Amino acid sequence: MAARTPLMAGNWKMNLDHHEATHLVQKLAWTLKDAKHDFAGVEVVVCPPFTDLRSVQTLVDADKLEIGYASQDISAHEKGAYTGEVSATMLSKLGVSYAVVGHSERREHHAEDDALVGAKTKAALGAGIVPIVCVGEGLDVRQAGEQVSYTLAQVDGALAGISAEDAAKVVIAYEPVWAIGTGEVATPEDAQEVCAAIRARLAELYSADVAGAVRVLYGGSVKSTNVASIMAQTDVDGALVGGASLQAEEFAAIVRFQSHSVGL
Ligand SMILES: O=C(CO)COP(=O)(O)O
Repeated sequence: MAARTPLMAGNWKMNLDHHEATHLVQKLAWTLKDAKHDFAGVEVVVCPPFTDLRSVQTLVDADKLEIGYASQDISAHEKGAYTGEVSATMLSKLGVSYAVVGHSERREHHAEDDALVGAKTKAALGAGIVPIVCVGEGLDVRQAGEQVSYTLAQVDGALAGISAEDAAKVVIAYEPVWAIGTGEVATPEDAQEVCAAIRARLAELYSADVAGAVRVLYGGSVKSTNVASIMAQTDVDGALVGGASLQAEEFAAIVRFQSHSVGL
């Protein structure tokens, strides 16, 4: 089975206007260009706010940058009277290749449940956009030792009714809520435990081939100083990075994780 391509995605959240976005993408491209051999085979994606996507697209197209871009959300609806929503077709027309779906901040502040996350996952796949489905437990669940069953229930919800062919395209990001923006990173063993359980669930729900194809990312306080030890885990195929993705040099250092020695 072909090795999974590592994916490093920077989730900017609600930061950076389109001028700042342009600046960051240019700086990131410039920084990465200098060190291309250091991240050969790593896929780099940024997830700007909706208002920045067109500017990022223009830059990427004009300079043929090897940086993909994702939306941070996607509508579950195709089109019509859904004020404020942005459809999968609109995003696909903009060259968006990934969409973050079911981020814990949307689950918490916008009451997104598993059914809605599943509908958004389907909408993305229907338009040829790869959903990055976010799952992960809060502190109370972790303290109760129920992180695996809790997270797997979210995986089941997001993938309900999705064919094996489509499931093989999905990216799943394990983001324990207690590690997001707190500086408290999961240990590599914690990340591996849940990422391995997610892969095992994919094998149960679908097949070993689907489980082997899906990339499972870790997210939560990833930095250049901790990325190598997390990436060294068998079932971690990349990172979904928040705060550290807002600094071009720091994000570029994360992308070049293979050049850091493990255990920093
Ligand atoms: O939520 C995250 C990425 O989606 C993680 O955020 P931080 O890297 O800032 O902890």
